[in-house]
Amino acid sequence: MSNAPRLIDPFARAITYLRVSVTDRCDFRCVYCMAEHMTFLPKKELLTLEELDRMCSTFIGLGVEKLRITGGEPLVRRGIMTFFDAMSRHLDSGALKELTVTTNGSQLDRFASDLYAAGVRRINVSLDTLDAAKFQRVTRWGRLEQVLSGIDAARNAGLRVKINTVALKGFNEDELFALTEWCAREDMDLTFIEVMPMGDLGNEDRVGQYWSLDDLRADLATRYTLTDLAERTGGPARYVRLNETGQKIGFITPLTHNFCESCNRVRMTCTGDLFMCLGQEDNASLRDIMRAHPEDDAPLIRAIEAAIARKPEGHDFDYSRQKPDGQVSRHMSHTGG
Ligand SMILES: Nc1nc2c(ncn2[C@@H]2O[C@H](COP(=O)(O)OP(=O)(O)OP(=O)(O)O)[C@@H](O)[C@H]2O)c(=O)[nH]1
Ligand SMILES: C[S@@+](CC[C@H](N)C(=O)[O-])C[C@H]1O[C@@H](n2cnc3c(N)ncnc32)[C@H](O)[C@@H]1O
Ligand code: SF4
Ligand code: SF4
Repeated sequence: MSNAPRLIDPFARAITYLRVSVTDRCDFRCVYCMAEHMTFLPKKELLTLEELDRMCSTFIGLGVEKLRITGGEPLVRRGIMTFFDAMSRHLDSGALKELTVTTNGSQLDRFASDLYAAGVRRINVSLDTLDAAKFQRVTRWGRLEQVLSGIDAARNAGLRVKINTVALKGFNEDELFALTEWCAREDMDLTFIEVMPMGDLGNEDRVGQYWSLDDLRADLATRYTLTDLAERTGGPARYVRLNETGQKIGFITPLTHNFCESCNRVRMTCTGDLFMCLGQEDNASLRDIMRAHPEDDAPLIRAIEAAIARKPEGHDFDYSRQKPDGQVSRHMSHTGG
């Protein structure tokens, strides 16, 4: 049984998609996402697994149909499979249509079968290069081999894998066709993401590393015939089919083609802060309200509804100046992308 959406924002958009960051920690330090030396939150600040369950279940009761678990790296949170198992009851009841995860892939060898058993069917794995040395450079602490092995484990467990690649000028421009051909061969969807100006990363050159997906698309069109597809997955990606290989390529273009008019999502951090927009700072703290009313969800529901009533129309990212305006000071790992 599915719930009618009860969360409607001021622009008449129904909020049916919740992205939950279950930890701010990560075993990688991707250069566009984190500084090398990060200070992470003390454990007592985090929602417990039971609190995450209560929070997500409340959103599902309010019409959320899609739950994406992210982080930091979601699969490094201790005991996280207990939470996935708990969420599977909402899949069984039909209230939740999709339970999914965005991961760097490092822990999939260990967890792929458990994810499948909990009802996860599609996962997104972030991978920016197929070159081991470059992989280490961009993730600082990651090993390509471990991620490729994790992807194999996921596919063997029956999970459909989509690869997410952040388009980085001067870094993976030369691998456009290698990545595309690898995904075609392995029958995996591929989505490119424009790098967004989030978090203070010291000397990272935001403007210099920005590779517009309009340019990337033009490069793809030198080798393939592209057909625009109308389909949507409930996420922000727009898709094309490459006629020669039949594969689907997604583009997430918050900068060049804003997709905010059809936004259906909000994000919750591991401390229970609800961000109404990835590209804005406004948030509502739900944790303390929930903790103050252990037996009664009504105050939490009122707080969620009040937060949705202030959801903005869109973000203010802008690369057209040397220092991007709309720079959001929190790191991407805080809200999980
Ligand atoms: N600006 C903006 N970027 C987003 C939004 N949602 C996702 N992204 C970006 O897209 C990246 C990939 O998102 P994923 O977690 O893989 O999810 P997705 O591609 O939306 O996947 P589906 O839900 O399956 O379509 C995120 O890390 C963000 O960088 C959004 O609402 N606004
Ligand atoms: C923050 S990570 C969290 C989940 C997991 N650790 C992973 O890497 O998939 C989610 C996504 O955000 C993307 N991301 C991180 N920083 C970004 C930035 N500044 N601009 C665009 N995408 C970014 C990553 O590439 C990844 O696909
Ligand atoms: S993008 Fe994902 S894997 Fe990379 S540092 Fe951020 S949270 Fe970790
Ligand atoms: S930038 Fe904000 S309004 Fe636009 S799609 Fe993302 S979350 Fe929605």
